[in-house]
Amino acid sequence: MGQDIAGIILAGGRSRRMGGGDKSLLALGGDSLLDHVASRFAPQVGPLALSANGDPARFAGIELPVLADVVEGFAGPLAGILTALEWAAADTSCEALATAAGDTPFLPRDLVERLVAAAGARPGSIAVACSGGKWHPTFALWPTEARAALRRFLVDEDIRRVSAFIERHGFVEVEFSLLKSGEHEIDPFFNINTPDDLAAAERLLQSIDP
Ligand SMILES: Nc1nc2c(ncn2[C@@H]2O[C@H](COP(=O)(O)OP(=O)(O)OP(=O)(O)O)[C@@H](O)[C@H]2O)c(=O)[nH]1
Repeated sequence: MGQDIAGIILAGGRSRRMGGGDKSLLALGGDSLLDHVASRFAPQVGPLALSANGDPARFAGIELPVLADVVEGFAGPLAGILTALEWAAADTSCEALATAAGDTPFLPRDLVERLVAAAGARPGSIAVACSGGKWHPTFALWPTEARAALRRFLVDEDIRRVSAFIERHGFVEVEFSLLKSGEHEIDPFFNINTPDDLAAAERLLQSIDP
């Protein structure tokens, strides 16, 4: 599925709320967070890479190409997205890139399929995932032709907000349902920012296979 769509897992942040380091390498249920994300996301795309700053050796156990941000200084997820769009255009034959954050272990298994369908109805636009009426701008489908405009936005204008670029470019929203777990509802875009979030994800993992 999605062989003509390139994919990137964003794992280049500083994880300050987690106390630093690489939160995507933290263990969840015996595997790394990144393993959880990759096992859901990899089957949905063709060429897949990991977006990460710093020494790629720490991801040596992960069999993915590691792309260092083309913009220095931890410019945020938009820097990873720009890097990945330039990689997709230069090194793959894909005309679109799907993005996923490496701290979101329960991401939808039909994420890319639904983003592609929505983008098809509005060619050239960015398809962005939502749940519960809230945007998840790091979960989106981006046309590679947006890369020049994104470079100008991030480098020349120095604007870092992902949602600001999506709004400027033009977008279509794709709403994803909350997952049921007994009496509870779980957001498939629940992401791990703090040690408490990680503990909550451990509990969710015991109770559901969302
Ligand atoms: N490539 C790249 N990815 C980033 C960067 N900053 C954040 N990300 C990724 O974007 C996603 C959302 O990041 P956040 O959780 O908001 O930021 P974070 O730096 O990881 O964590 P905090 O420092 O606690 O805010 C995560 O998957 C991060 O790894 C960056 O500068 N470059």
